[in-house]
Amino acid sequence: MAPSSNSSNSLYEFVVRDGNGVKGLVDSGLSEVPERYIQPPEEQINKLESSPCDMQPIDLSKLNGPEHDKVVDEIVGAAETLGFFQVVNHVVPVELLESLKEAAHTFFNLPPGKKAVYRAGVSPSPKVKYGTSFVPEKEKALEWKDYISMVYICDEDALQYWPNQCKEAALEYLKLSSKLVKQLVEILVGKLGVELDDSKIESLLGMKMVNMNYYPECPNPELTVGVGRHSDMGTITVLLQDGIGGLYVKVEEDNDAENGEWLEIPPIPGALVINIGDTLQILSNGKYKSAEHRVRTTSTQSRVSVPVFTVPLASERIGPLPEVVKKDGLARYKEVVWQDYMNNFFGNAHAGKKSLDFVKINSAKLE
Ligand SMILES: O=C(O)CCC(=O)C(=O)O
Ligand SMILES: [Fe+2]
Repeated sequence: MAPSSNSSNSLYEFVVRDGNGVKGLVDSGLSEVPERYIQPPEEQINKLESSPCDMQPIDLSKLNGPEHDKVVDEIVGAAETLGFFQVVNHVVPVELLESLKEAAHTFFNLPPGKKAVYRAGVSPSPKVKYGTSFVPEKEKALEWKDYISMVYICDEDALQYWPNQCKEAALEYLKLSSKLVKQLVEILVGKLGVELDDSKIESLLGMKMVNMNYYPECPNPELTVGVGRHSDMGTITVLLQDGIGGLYVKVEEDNDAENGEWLEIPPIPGALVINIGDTLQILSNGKYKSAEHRVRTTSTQSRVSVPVFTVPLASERIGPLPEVVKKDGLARYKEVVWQDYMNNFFGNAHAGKKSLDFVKINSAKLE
């Protein structure tokens, strides 16, 4: 039953606690967004104030030919500037991308009770979690998004606990994306002039998680956000978006991180979106940019996206690589045990690139 009164408490209980999600709210019939979803004006997304990102997708098949160095430069250049780029001719078959989008719709179209069994605390596995918004208990305004997240332990675990509607596609995608991430990280770390042995790389890429995000159609997209401004905490995120659009990235300005322009990452059939996360910004001592991004909703159609997050092992100590600090003459971030960084990340609502403040040194001087 949808909340009968308009009280914020009953809405919260219906959407968050009982696991109906935003989808349940929309399905109960809704002509305008409830108060609890209205963002403060500075967080609302005005479509007219951004332009499409015109960066051409990077053709990864060319890494194996005479244009190898040029492609490496394109990857490094994008990581140093926007922190976002798209890739085509990658390892993930286009048919698998189509199956993933379908699987996401199939899962979120299940009756609420079938999804709610995966809520935190009742889910058959602590590695599988269905939820809504980001950290609802910390947010003044909730995000217009439901999600299921699946942390990879091993194939048997995935096939036993991940939802039937999406487990095969999600597992295959996670494995292929992991190859892509490793290849990109090796290129980016290599260009820092650092050689990391295989076990160090494996620890930096030690935890992998695939999410399916579902943004139901929204009666007032101009008042809400699908996902608020944030950066991802990991090394590199591989993201599949569908054809709806609405993913925006902020262009960092050297002296004014607060006021950069927003670019929309246009959907390109068959492409994957790649974005640099906080881990790589820290490791590179700020050379690679963890991209601030956010998602707008639309009034006409639901949107799905499927990110694969790759983050260091919880026990790993993460800080700027010593060779880079030596070259730069100073460390811009302090070293942190990755579990502490994650606790801070998931303990706060999305707030742009604030997550990096946790490790920043001399924050006044840096963006
Ligand atoms: O839906 C999208 O396009 C992006 C989602 C996102 O930024 C995230 O899940 O971290
Ligand atoms: Fe993100």
